[in-house]
Amino acid sequence: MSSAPAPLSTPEATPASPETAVAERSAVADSLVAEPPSADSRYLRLQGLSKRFGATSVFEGIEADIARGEFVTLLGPSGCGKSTLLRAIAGLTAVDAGHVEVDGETITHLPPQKRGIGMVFQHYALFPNMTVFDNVAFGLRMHKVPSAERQQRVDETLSLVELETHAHKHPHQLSGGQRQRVALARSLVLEPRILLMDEPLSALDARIRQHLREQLRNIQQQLGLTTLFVTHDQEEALMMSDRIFLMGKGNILQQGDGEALYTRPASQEVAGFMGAYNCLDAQQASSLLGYEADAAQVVFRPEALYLKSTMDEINDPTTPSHLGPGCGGVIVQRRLLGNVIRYRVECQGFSLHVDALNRGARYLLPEGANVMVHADLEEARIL
Ligand SMILES: Nc1ncnc2c1ncn2[C@@H]1O[C@H](COP(=O)(O)OP(=O)(O)OP(=O)(O)O)[C@@H](O)[C@H]1O
Repeated sequence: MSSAPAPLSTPEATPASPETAVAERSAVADSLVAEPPSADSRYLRLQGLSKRFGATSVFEGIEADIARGEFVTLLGPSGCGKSTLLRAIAGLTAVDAGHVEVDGETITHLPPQKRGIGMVFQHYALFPNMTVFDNVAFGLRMHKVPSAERQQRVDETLSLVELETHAHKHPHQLSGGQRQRVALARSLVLEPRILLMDEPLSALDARIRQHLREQLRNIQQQLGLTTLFVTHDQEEALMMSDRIFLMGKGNILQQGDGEALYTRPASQEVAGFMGAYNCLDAQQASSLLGYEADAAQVVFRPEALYLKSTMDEINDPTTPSHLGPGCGGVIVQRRLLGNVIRYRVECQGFSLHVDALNRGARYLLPEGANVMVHADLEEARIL
């Protein structure tokens, strides 16, 4: 586990300079330390998990605790080992070292069906020749649950995923989102201790995906179900999770809630994945900060930069008051991202992405315009 790096200096009672303001903000944020661990805060424990395929290490020494009822997302680029980690927890892939513990019990040696873990995959492998009801009831049958109880549990679970009126249908008569909810119901009906979900929404179109995100999160909260969810979609992770584990190649780069990961990335690697951070070296950043930071990197979110045109008006009515001195540049690209306009500004020796709210045509700046770029000093992050 990595945490956000220490600030440049310890803030005193009366910070004055922009430098101390930036450092102080980091320090306050970093001082929000975790509560002492309880059994519930360590409901699912990953201890030193390592996995290799032949000579290739997929992950090494993964350490993490997940609280009872928590929704944690494993976020990271393709191939970083998210699915393999999930499969290792489920017992579908053997680990080379380390342990998985659930509620104080080591389960590493148990086969998948004895772990009390449910898993939902991107591609819902439903039985095509069975009705929705029978698909959901299948696991209960295997566990020899008596018919009356089976009926009741399937009815309740179908109602939870809002499919009670579709119980008699076959999978081919359902939409993708409905099929994924059957797959979810099939896991939930077995009352797992932990639910693992591997990109369950990736195959769905954007509108259904959005709706299902909310529905999934509601169900998880309603059941208080400890859930580990895999995605490579940053927005999905930010919207759904109590905490996010950002994975790089083979390890967890940073753990924290969405706010922490998004606004306080612990490294350039995290900043590179979260949002569209501008990563500058200390010398490049000095014109924005007004001083040369004693740090390898200073990162700025595009929405924490503000454009001032040659007409000497800040081009955003919500501009904060803590702006740095600014550096001059030329707008070389303007992209409409819906409610946001993303500008690319070429400065001397580096370029910056600047996001401005799309408030209307009169606030737009044209490509080719000479501008000053100012940073909100409170939002600069020194790494
Ligand atoms: N059965 C296997 N045999 C050999 N290598 C494997 C196997 N399964 C996965 N890998 C490799 O392990 C690495 C991690 O794969 P994994 O599927 O866990 O990544 P991921 O983060 O889930 O990626 P994606 O987001 O694309 O699904 C990849 O380099 C992959 O090629």
